[in-house]
Amino acid sequence: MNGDRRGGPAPGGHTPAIELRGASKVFRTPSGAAHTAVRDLDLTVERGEFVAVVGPTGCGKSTTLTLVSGLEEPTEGEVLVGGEPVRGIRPEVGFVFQQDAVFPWRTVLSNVTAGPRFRGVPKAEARDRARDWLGRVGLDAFADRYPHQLSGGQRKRVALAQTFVCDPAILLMDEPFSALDVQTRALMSDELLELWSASRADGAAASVVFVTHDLEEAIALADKVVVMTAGPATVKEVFPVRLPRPRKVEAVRLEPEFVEIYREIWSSLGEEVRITRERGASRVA
Ligand SMILES: Nc1ncnc2c1ncn2[C@@H]1O[C@H](COP(=O)(O)OP(=O)(O)OP(=O)(O)O)[C@@H](O)[C@H]1O
Repeated sequence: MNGDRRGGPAPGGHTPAIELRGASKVFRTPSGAAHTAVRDLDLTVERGEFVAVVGPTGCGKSTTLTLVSGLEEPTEGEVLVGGEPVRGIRPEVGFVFQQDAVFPWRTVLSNVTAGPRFRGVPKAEARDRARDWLGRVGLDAFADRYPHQLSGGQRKRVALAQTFVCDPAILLMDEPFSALDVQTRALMSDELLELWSASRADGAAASVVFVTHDLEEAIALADKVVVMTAGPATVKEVFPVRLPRPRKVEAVRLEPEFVEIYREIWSSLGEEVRITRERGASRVA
């Protein structure tokens, strides 16, 4: 645990994009009891790194993201973004969730323009940037449509354009593709990797934390896969994924190295899934 260090660079001198040091989060339940969702969690995300987080259902993955986002404060420990303690929501952090955060009464273009406008970008420039990102996600022809006139995959592309147009240094993704069918999901994963690899205005890649239940998706996308324990969440093991980039998710799944790493991570994750299931069964019994 690193609870005695306060802010500042990590050992080795450089400043990671995100750091959680001994972070814990205790919620008060409606009955007044204390519920520990995250316990003594240490996690580092380097600049431009793509980190996938997997763990059994309800273990505390989303809570970990809310700590990084500034939506919640840790009960103990530290959460640092760019070496600074997180205090509230920051403009350089972007989110993509399972539910799309689109305004149903606005056109696609207007939805993508909204973020830069809220951040004070002049109207014409905001529209230019929005059009550029709509082009990059393949939706030029859909700029004047309303969200209900789009498919699930197209709405997800709008969500990606909405997020990337704000030039996020940090991207937090909570099961963003889980509501999509399998084929669309694979396509979106490929598109995400392409967009992410040069997502910043200066051509760099954003630092990503991607929460998923799907271990194959995690391995196909990430530079490292973090396995969480059964709740309360803490980091059980971190597995580097050294598959070469650029990757195409459907092709990379067939690589012998992929199968090997899948087996290795599943032997760690599967045990936590089993513990969670057994707890659930004993509660029902
Ligand atoms: N605001 C809150 N108040 C009380 N308990 C909460 C709150 N938010 C989350 N929890 C509890 O904390 C635990 C962790 O929840 P969290 O949503 O982080 O898990 P998760 O791993 O993302 O779950 P899933 O995989 O099912 O999406 C759960 O038991 C949940 O009920």
